[in-house]
Amino acid sequence: MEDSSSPHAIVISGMYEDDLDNAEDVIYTGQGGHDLTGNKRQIRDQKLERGNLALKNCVEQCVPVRVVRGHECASSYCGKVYTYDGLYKVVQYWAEKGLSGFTVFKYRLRRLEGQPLLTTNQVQFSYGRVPQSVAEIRGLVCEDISGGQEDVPIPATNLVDDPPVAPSGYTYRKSLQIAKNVKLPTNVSGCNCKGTCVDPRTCACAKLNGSYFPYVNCHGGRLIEARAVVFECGPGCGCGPGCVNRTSQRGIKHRLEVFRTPKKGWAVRSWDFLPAGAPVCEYIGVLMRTEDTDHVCENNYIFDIDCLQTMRGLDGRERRLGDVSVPAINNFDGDDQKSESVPEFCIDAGSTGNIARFINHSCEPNLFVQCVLSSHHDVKLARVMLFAADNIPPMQELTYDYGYALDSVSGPDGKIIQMPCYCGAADCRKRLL
Ligand SMILES: C[S@@+](CC[C@H](N)C(=O)[O-])C[C@H]1O[C@@H](n2cnc3c(N)ncnc32)[C@H](O)[C@@H]1O
Repeated sequence: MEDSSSPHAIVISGMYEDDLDNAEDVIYTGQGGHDLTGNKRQIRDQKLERGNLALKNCVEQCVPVRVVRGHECASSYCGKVYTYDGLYKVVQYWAEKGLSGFTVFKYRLRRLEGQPLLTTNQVQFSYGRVPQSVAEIRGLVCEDISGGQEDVPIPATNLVDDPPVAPSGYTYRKSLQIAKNVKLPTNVSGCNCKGTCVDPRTCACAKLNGSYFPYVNCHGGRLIEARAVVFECGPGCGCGPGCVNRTSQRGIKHRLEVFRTPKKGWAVRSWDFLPAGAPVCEYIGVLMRTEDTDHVCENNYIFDIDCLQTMRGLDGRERRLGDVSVPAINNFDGDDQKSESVPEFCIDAGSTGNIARFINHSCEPNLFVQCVLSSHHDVKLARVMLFAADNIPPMQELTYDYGYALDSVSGPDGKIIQMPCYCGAADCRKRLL
């Protein structure tokens, strides 16, 4: 047993030679007399005081204790990762001579019924699987699909096909290509701040966000909450590139990998832990008029720029739409009916695009789409950013909700196209289209 500061919480982490941990039933050794710095063995008798006395009182007063388990984890800074495993009743206690011949207090703990299933023996760590160098990458088919364009190389792996193939049929591009018949609005004048914007009451861009900055300046910037649209500082602003209100403009900063899946084609995961709100990437391709994409039914890489739709498709976010302050700006009126119509512009990543084109759909996604405006304020031409919706452990597939309306796409023969969804989520709606 490790020392516990609270009498009602104990930590089991295999440090005491006399412990016996059978998950639901535990024989737990009291504290004290343990060689913490040396060979971790019992070197003195324990006394019925402090935590030991508290646990005895738990038996007599029928007070359950919280049990936390420590799991060995080489990549954790302390060598352990801890899980909370629920409430246990302290059924019995006694004193006996332990394995090293010293008196130890023993407590029999039994997990209380009616709690969520105990999954402690299924704990596993993905950190160990993260390759530390190119040489360690299994199934490597391309060292960097961006060909050096991104700050961080993006390897592609394929452990599915035989022979393994690399992603092909497109050209990697890290910034939007604008179709000839699309004219971007002129740049807005922006804020007058210098260096980095700090005062949301005076920064003109922060004012558009309701007089606050949408990002916090931590780990390279994190979005505080999803909004209908985020106003960032842009080319017309007085602040510099380090301004927190330019967080989505810094390109890919995490170690991402494109990997082959058995049923969904290519997919994307991160070798780095992604904290909730971290920017992952922008959706890059050709910015074009939707009416020019008549080949839509064969093109799986088209992203319609529709800020309201991106809000609606995401778990629970539509409910927050009412709370989102949307300033009066060009072409944005929050009108439901208007957003039902086909958006005027889209991003086609079919023939040219960045890593976003490989990110799959999930009915329980860990990323969300955020429309961002920086150089102009026309929401129909907003930039499309993907942010982490949760704290995402390394090596977990990154996904967002495509938000497709079922039965909305028909093929050249007029027949509705249906596509199965293989996201594997518990509440999967089973169809992508
Ligand atoms: C934008 S692409 C994503 C990358 C794609 N997997 C690839 O190999 O290039 C969209 C296409 O991926 C596939 N896809 C994405 N999410 C899927 C899912 N949850 N279930 C089945 N297929 C999926 C579908 O073929 C879809 O049309």
